[in-house]
Amino acid sequence: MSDYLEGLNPPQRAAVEQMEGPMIIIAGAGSGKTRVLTYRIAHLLKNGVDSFQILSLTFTNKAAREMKERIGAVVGKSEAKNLWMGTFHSVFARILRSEADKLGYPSSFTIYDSQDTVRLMNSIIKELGLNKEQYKTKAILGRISQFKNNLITVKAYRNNPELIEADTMAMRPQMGAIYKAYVDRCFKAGAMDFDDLLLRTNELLVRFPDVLSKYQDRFRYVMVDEYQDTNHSQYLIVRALADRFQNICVVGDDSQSIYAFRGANINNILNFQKDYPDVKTFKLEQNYRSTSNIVEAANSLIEKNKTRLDKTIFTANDEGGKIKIMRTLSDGEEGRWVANSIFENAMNLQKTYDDFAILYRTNAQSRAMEDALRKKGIKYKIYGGLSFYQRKEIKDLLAYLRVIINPNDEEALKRVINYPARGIGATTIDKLTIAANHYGKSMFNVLQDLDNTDIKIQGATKNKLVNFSNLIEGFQISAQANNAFEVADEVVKRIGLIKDLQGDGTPEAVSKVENVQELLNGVKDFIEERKEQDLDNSLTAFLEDVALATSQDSKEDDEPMVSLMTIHLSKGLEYPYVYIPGMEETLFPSAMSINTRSELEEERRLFYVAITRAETQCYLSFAHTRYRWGKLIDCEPSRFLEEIDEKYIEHLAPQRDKVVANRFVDSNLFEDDIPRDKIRFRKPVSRSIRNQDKPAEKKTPFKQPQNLKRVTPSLAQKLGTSKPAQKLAVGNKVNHAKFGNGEVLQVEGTGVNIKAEVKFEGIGTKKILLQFAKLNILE
Ligand SMILES: Nc1ncnc2c1ncn2[C@@H]1O[C@H](COP(=O)(O)OP(=O)(O)OP(=O)(O)O)[C@@H](O)[C@H]1O
Ligand SMILES: [Mg+2]
Repeated sequence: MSDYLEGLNPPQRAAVEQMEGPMIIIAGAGSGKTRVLTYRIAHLLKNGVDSFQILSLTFTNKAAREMKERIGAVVGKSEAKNLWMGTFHSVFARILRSEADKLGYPSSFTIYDSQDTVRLMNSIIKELGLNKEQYKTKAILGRISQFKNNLITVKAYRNNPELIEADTMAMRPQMGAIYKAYVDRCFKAGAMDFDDLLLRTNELLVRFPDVLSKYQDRFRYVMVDEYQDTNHSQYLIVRALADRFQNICVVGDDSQSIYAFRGANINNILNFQKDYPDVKTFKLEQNYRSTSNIVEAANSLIEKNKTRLDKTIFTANDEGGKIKIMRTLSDGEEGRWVANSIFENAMNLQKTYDDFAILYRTNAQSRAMEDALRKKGIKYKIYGGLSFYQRKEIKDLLAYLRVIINPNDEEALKRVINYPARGIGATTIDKLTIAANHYGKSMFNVLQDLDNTDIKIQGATKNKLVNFSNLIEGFQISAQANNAFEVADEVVKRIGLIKDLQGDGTPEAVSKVENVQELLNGVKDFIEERKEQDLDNSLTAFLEDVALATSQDSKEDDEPMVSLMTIHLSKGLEYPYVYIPGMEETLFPSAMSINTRSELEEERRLFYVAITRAETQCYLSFAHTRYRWGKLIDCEPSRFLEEIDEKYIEHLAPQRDKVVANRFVDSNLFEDDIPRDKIRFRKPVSRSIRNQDKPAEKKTPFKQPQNLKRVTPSLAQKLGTSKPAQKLAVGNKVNHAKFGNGEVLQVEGTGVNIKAEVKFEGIGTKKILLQFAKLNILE
């Protein structure tokens, strides 16, 4: 028996040892699906499979890196390095790079991100003279994405009267023309959007049987994690690639399918058995991640979904704390409660901030959380928000690099042609665009050949354009001789970027300059790392890495930080402490998802995903009022709160004390003055109407407030001081039950927030929140 298999239970092990043929693992959250994939790859390698012959598709690049690391620990780093492992997009971008010429693309094609596609679509709508209200950019792009994910090309669209009619009915009769213009422009710019990476891969495999054959031969073993969220296009690629050897292993959980809105098709998992009649099915039923309270609570929730595969999930882990529900007056107060709770847990339980995650339904909710965390001095990182690479100064610099590699990249060119300002105005750019369309050339080609182009541009402007095209050509020559870092560094210097950003020396300006420096550091790290691994370290490779960085791939920082992200992004991850704020009707479930059962069930699955990220403790919260769309609105608690079996729930804000708050009291008052558990609310929580899904008799009321009294500032202040802090002074020798003896180095804060910094013998310095820690003064 090889010892690397010892960390598996019998069904996991059986799945790992099943090396050949089609297989599927459908199992609940935290049951070790991803772990099985990881061990299975290690097992294949141990049994002589060539590492180049394994293709493994994951949900994030980060997951791929982690898996590689673990596999590397078993079979050796250099073997693990050869695995084809990553997201669908990154793996297929890599394949497309080497086959691009077959599709008429340059191998240095650009990958357009969502900002690029929005800009391009805006200009297409303008150029076609369409009404912006009628043709909303995002909606049009969403529609095109649907087409592409279902492999509906422009030609197929034009031959499909039903689709045309649907768009005409939706007041978008020009959809076909827009789609064609969009595809043509991307192609001319040598650019692919995210959906193209899949669509073009499909095209490649269908149109070029020899290419298909080559990759079928290469990928003898194909594995897919989170299979429940694959779309049609991904499904077809996987099926085509695995067709020769049929060694395909997919894992997933139908209860965690949460990307239907982006074209994910749960039928891919449900129909797997039909596609591969001799499929072996494995079940994993033990959850290793969470306490039994969390597992049971999540089970009781997901049972409310009618469409789901029958699965059992249990855990041998401790019962743990119940799921805690907190109600607050406002979203601001909710943020402060979350921040305080994280702070207290971290202090009391000696946890670091990376043990905590805040998962929300919408990105907009992060603001209140961020404000509160910042005020408490808690470090945090946001996944998927405006990531480093999306900041303007970074995008501008990256746009230069993109133009150097692919001068046809129109969106990048438009970004930099007049940045830093060089007197090339919007009218000139419009003229260039029109000329490019007219001559069927790229804008850069027009620029290079102004003399032979019939556009009216003044002499002075013309000089500026010539200078600009010379500048870019100069960089291109430099890129042939120098490495990516040298080129990037030269660009920053030549265009005077630092000077332009430095401006008035405000903190924002300083941070922009630092960001540019950081990008240069990033390029340097990149080339060195690649050099070490003997991998492609060209500027093209660097740009691809950046374009495909998934939202969870933000740079790891050494300092522990609280993680903030949408629930959608949290799939597959786990954290000891999870906070899910905003448990309110129309927010979660979202207002857009309560009209049909299937939409509501997807929201419920999303909630299931959120709860099952928690290992030790899960907190839910809702506010009675919240700023949304710039307005203060009244909120009702989410129906989902009532769907979790009451057995597994504890309502915070217990009614021990006679202190009562009323929703009109300034919520700021509560921040430090009243311990949160002493506040009760005047407004009884309404729990009627809603929930068609739920049998009436099972309704469990939220506890009704009693003895309501209006709180006044003076009463609040009294309360704030009603819990006297320990009288500690610097230099005191103290004893702590867990850390032993130590000396007080510093005392800070007021009221319930008094903290002491204590140097414990043999342990080191710890910050202790006196409200909770028992410190006995020795002398
Ligand atoms: N046999 C086992 N022994 C010990 N720990 C295990 C075992 N199986 C899984 N785990 C641990 O349980 C946790 C959950 O495993 P994993 O992430 O693989 O589950 P999953 O099924 O992929 O979950 P999700 O559905 O959320 O993606 C991980 O921390 C993993 O290391
Ligand atoms: Mg997983």
